[in-house]
Amino acid sequence: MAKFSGLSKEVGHGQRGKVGVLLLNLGTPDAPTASAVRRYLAEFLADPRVVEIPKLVWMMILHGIILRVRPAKSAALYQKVWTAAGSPLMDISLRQTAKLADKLNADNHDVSVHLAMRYGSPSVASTLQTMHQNGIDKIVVLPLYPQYAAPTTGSAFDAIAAELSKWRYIPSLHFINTYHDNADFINALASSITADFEAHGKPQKLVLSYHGMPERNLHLGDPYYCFCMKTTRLVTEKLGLGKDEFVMTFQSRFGKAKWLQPYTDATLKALPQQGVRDIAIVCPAFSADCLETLEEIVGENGHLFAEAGGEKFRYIAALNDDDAHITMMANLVKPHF
Ligand SMILES: C=CC1=C(C)c2cc3[nH]c(cc4nc(cc5[nH]c(cc1n2)c(C)c5CCC(=O)O)C(CCC(=O)O)=C4C)c(C)c3C=C
Ligand SMILES: [Fe+2]
Ligand SMILES: [Fe+2]
Repeated sequence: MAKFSGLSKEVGHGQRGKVGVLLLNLGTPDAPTASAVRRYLAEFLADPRVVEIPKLVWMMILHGIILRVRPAKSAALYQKVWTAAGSPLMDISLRQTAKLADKLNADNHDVSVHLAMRYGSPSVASTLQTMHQNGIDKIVVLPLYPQYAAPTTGSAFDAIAAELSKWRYIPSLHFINTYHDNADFINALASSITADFEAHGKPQKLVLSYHGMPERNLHLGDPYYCFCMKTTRLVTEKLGLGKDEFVMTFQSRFGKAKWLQPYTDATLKALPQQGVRDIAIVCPAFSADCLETLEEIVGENGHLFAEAGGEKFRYIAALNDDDAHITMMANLVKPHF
């Protein structure tokens, strides 16, 4: 494609180009079917940032076992959360994109906001190409992962770099790598928890469940665990919770290796035996509700807690397209225009 032929016309040498915000999230299958989930998982799980074991061994396991078994199982779970608007992650991400554009334009910023998904569509490459075709010469990238992790944020950067490595003219670029301790983020999270407590009463314990990661990644220097700890500390301090009023856990374990602990499912099974039968659970690593929150937490873990003797279980929704979340995004990107 004639990607660079119109550069001087679109951007103008010596002339200031347009600003574009690029929101990035993980991505989701196109449909809740085994074949669509297989396509999605094949791309996701082949990413060396996600599974860090020798490539040849992993490709044999991935194609020989996992992609034969998991797609049908995962598709059945996706069917439980799929709505008329499609996958919740996609639906919410599109609403976040539109609302952020409205917010920035209402604040008199002449910027466009674009959405890319790391796996599936809209791809990072196609979105960057569209931004280029629209004359955007300055890009502010906001990966919607509050806590930096190499498998998520690092991989988002790789995808951007892979596309830009094919371009002759590299636009001005700002990459926001983490916002786990950003004041707007902490306040938005604390407000959503307070609203739940006010509506339904303060639970015996607040469970803060983060997406897991192999423990090995922590020892190799990934800051994700420490960033989750900091989010937890800041939010619980803001809420004035004592040490025995909350617990931080990790969910969504994949494979047989040891992942970050304590595990969410084991914790929820154990809590009723410790006399804790009334909990609220929040997932601060997810900027949008998705399979991992709506099915794994509300469905599977809610069930485990009830089976173990739990009586009250409330899930506090992700920040999604809440005004406070959109304001947080605007405040994160604006200083880089
Ligand atoms: C295989 C290793 C995985 C690592 C490491 C990992 C890290 C990680 N993931 C998120 C956010 C999301 N993950 C989601 C789904 C999902 N995650 C994995 C595996 C790893 N994640 C798999 C195999 C899946 C697919 C679902 C399944 O088949 O079980 C999602 C939801 C996607 C959706 O369509 O709704 C999100 C979001 C974070 C923040 C993270 C950080 C370390
Ligand atoms: Fe994941
Ligand atoms: Fe899961």
